[in-house]
Amino acid sequence: MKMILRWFGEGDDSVALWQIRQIPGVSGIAGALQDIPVGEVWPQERIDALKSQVNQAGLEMEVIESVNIHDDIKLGVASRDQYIENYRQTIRNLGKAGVKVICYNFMPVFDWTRSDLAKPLADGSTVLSYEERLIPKDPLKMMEEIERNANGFSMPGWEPERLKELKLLFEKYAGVDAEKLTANLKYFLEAVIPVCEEADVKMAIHPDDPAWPIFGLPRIVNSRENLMTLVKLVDSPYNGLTLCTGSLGSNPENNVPEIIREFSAMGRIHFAHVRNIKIEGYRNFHEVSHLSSDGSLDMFAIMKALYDTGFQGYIRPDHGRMIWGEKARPGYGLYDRALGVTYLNGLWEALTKMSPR
Ligand SMILES: O=C(O)[C@@H](O)[C@@H](O)[C@H](O)[C@H](O)CO
Ligand SMILES: [Fe+2]
Repeated sequence: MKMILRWFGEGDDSVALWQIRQIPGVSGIAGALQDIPVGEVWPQERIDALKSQVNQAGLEMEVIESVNIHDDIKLGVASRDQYIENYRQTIRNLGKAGVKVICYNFMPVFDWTRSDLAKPLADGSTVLSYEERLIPKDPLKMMEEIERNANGFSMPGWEPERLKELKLLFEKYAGVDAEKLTANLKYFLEAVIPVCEEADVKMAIHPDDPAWPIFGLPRIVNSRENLMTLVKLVDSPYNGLTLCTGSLGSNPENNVPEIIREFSAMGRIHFAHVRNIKIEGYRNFHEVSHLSSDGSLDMFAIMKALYDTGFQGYIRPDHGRMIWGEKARPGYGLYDRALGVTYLNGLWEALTKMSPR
């Protein structure tokens, strides 16, 4: 297991590399070039410059989160071929820089969705929350609220240039159901996985967050069943998962430790996002500290499922609370994620010493 932290890049993150370096047991970051428009090739020199900056801080950059997928690929329209070609080139370029895993998602239009980016908890911290009844009926309105509450940071997956055309995008998705979306994912994977095998870069799809369809858009990565369909679309170890406990766990019907055991034993989990959430009711949850007793997920059972199945991939804590007066991108402050790292590393050490391999 390698413990890492997500880092958005100089000027786009309130957290600095030297600070990440001081969290015990963190070997690297999940990096990104946030400014490159979705669909374009990531230039080799930009990737190399980022890598050397990270390496100079004493950290590794073996994971990228995310190389986002252009909606034309998800829609399955003719222009997808050029975007797929670009993606293949980005994979090659990342491979040359020693990147081992690319995290991505296949959610139409939106990445994650929340009704509140700063819900106050009893301890005075704030967290991201999702309450279905508070989600505006109009997606544009939700987008504006997310932008307004993001403390001036761009939120990952909510690229303004793409979301400008929201209405048009929704119209285009009218004819795309779950079946079509799955076929479009297969088409994409069939084109990129051979390149991944050559470049030794693993694809790791992130589940839908939350784990159900929103705004009538299809979603296909949110249960044990459709994860199984997905890994079989192209049966290669390079076609794998980012196992996000908070995303899958938002639906209490998903038994997260069991899902981990199954897919980790198959060698298909390359990256794990480990965080806790508190489920308050039907389609109503908020984020919490990583501690098991603060939320609805059993973090010991989750780490044990990874440990018992010989997990060799990367782990990062996921969103943290905003604590100690920190001002940062919602979910991505330093303090609570650092606490999360330390807690997860503590569980891992206990597992290692209880049953050495
Ligand atoms: O919720 C988050 O902040 C992340 O887990 C996602 O944005 C994740 O990076 C993407 O879905 C992966 O493409
Ligand atoms: Fe995640």
